[in-house]
Amino acid sequence: MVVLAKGELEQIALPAARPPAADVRSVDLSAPAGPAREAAARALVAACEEHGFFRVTGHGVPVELARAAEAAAAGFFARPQGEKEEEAPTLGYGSKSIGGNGDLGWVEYLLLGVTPAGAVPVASASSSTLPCAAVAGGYSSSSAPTGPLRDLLDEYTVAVRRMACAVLELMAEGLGLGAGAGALARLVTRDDSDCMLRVNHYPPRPDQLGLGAPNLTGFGAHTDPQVISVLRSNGTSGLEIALPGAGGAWASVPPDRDAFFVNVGDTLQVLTNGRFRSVRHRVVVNSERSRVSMVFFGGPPPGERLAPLPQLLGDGRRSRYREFTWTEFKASGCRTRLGEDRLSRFEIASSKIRESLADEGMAQ
Ligand SMILES: C=C1C[C@]23C[C@@]1(O)CC[C@H]2[C@@]12CC[C@H](O)[C@@](C)(C(=O)O1)[C@H]2[C@@H]3C(=O)O
Ligand SMILES: O=C(O)CCC(=O)C(=O)O
Ligand SMILES: [Fe+2]
Repeated sequence: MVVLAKGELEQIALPAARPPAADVRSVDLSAPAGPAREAAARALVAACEEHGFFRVTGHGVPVELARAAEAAAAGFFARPQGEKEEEAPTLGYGSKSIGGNGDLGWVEYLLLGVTPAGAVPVASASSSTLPCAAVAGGYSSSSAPTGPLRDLLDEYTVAVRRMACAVLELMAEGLGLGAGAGALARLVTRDDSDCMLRVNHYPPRPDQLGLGAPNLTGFGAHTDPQVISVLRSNGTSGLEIALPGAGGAWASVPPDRDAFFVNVGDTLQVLTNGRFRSVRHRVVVNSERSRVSMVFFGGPPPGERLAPLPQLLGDGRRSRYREFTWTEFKASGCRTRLGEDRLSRFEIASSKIRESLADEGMAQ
């Protein structure tokens, strides 16, 4: 990967302190119907309420498939920089720059839209704004990458999307959604659902930094905008989650090559009227080993109207969020820096306050 300029290093340097290990709950997706499945559904709901994050075992995704896709991606990242950059339009290759608003990390990645035809790049050639370009441009299958890497990523995506649906079905059971139980999974399985696959490669901290150098941000603190994200890694540490409570102290996620990790996204926080927590997370670069992660983002169709599910409004029957479409949320999110709170402008309380400030001529 390209070396860091001094200003870039200053932006991504982190204090050397290592956080404690997170107590991550596990959910067994293969629990048989009956008391074991009910217990798994309860554990899932508790994890989404507490951390917005959990580990999935019994997931049904063949380990060999995940490892083969990961090895093919690692092979791609090992290629010369020029060759990788040539693949920006076909594989959504990007390095160091995350999104289009100046965020940097010690990371290179592939970012692909998921369509019924498989994983395809987004119409725009600009890799740093790929998911945001999808708002305007849609996905292009004409420049779809071909070859073994693309085939493995496609196969992997199909398996992980199936697993994401199984997670959402178990979640719906745990939430007692009854007749509406299929609604959550349907959001990410329609032909036009806005799902993505991201493969991240975090090389070890570069030698140029020398001994006693600061830690480096691989992927800065953020929440994922979608419904859920399903992540696996090659077993190298680095992922950290913010713990609930004031201050949001960081805790590191013990790596597990054979399990998957699920993040509650902003959209699921809205659908549950804030009962589930969209987890803030980040990646800190490991100083010795490369980390490779593959993340499936399950997002809704563009025109989907998003608001708390009526069954989850709670006793007051008051929604904490105004209704919006996924297109609207994504367009607004694409204008934000990575670490910003993208939901605040959709919260009813804060927009009411803004309205009254505006009425009084005090708005900024
Ligand atoms: C700074 C940004 C990068 C991001 C789009 C955004 O404007 C804000 C959300 C970011 C994020 C985080 C989760 C996923 O990695 C991602 C693909 C997504 O959907 O939202 C990224 C976006 C990106 O890398 O472009
Ligand atoms: O690479 C990881 O482990 C996490 C990456 C991430 O949070 C993201 O791609 O949104
Ligand atoms: Fe993320």
